Amino acid sequence: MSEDCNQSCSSCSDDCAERKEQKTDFSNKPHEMSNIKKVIGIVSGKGGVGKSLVTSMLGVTMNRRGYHTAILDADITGPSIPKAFGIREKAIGNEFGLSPVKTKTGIDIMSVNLLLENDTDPVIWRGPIIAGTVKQFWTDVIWSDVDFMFIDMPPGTGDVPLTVFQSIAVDGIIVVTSPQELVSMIVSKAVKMAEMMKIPIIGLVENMSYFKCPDNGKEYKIFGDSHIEEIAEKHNLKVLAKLPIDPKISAACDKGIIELFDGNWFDPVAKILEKTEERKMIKIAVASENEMVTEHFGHCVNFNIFEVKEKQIVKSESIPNPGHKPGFLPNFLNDMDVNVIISGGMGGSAIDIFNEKSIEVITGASGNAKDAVEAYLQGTLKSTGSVCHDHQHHDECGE
Ligand SMILES: Nc1ncnc2c1ncn2[C@@H]1O[C@H](COP(=O)(O)OP(=O)(O)OP(=O)(O)O)[C@@H](O)[C@H]1O
Repeated sequence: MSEDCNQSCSSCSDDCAERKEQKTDFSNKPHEMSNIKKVIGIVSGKGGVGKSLVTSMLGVTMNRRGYHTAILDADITGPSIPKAFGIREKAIGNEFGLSPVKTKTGIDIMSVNLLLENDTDPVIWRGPIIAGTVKQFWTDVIWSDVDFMFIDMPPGTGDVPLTVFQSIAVDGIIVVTSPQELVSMIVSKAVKMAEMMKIPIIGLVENMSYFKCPDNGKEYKIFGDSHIEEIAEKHNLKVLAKLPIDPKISAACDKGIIELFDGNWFDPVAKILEKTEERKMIKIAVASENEMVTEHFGHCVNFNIFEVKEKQIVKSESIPNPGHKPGFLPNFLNDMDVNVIISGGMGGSAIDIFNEKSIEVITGASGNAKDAVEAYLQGTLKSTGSVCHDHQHHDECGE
């Protein structure tokens, strides 16, 4: 069970043993030559809020982190994924099935626009045909060795997305909203739909959240103040990301170069997705004095780094503390892709930086570093939340 367990299985994506609600047993199996580890559906309450953009950027983010990523464009009547990636070629098939088209950086894509002779032809199909096409994208396309598949769902929470959810085994959904929508109602509808389908909601992404003026660096709320945090809290959901309105982003979509977007808005989402990936390797750093957990994070002698797969330590190494300047160590450990940090004490500022980066912090640990990691993996090492503000280090344990 996750430490943050709120007993609401419908809004949690952990596949823990205590799960009360079982996922729906989907009858459609993917193509027998497909191998897909995680499927994430991206939904929105209505069209035009940036669902396709968020799907594309999530795909790019996970691909950049070394995962083999795929995008299934289920937005049949408004397919915008191939354009954002600058794909002009058509998908080809053989006697076994259809193959997705690869983007320049290796993301596998399937979209109705890759099958239509003329991609400006409108698709004026009725709901059952649309849902049937999406089902075929699942059953007839060969998705080889995919770590993360993102599905750009048909807009809304009506019949079409519901039918799609019934035909594809989705592991979790991300809801995209924008501040000017009737966010509260839309999130409620998405939560209801997810509950009906027994699919966990991973969290909310607010698109067009603000505009950052390039001249003075100030953030302007073009669509008024956001209420996303309160709404998320009401439904026990996480706000995963807030994406600004950025002309560079829309230009990248229009030019077909979304793979070149510059920004780290989706890194916290990526970390959450990585945590839910069953065979994911996690990295735990223990602030140490040789083999023992140190009292003082910033002044530790070395970090014992443990790589863990399926709750087993598969690799360990010790790296010397590179030194501490304000803000340096949390960024250093983040760059090493550390997911959890264990220490005796830590300064409040370091804890804040780790929290911002979605790195779990365990303080109050002591004894042998490896034993502390084993205890963490058994779920018996709990953080005391101990913040270091005493002694000669002042807030330096912060780093
Ligand atoms: N944060 C943003 N900054 C700049 N442009 C954006 C942003 N979000 C979306 N856009 C632009 O708005 C347009 C609509 O976005 P997108 O196609 O992703 O919406 P959608 O929700 O998928 O729409 P539909 O449901 O109708 O397919 C696109 O041209 C996109 O480039």
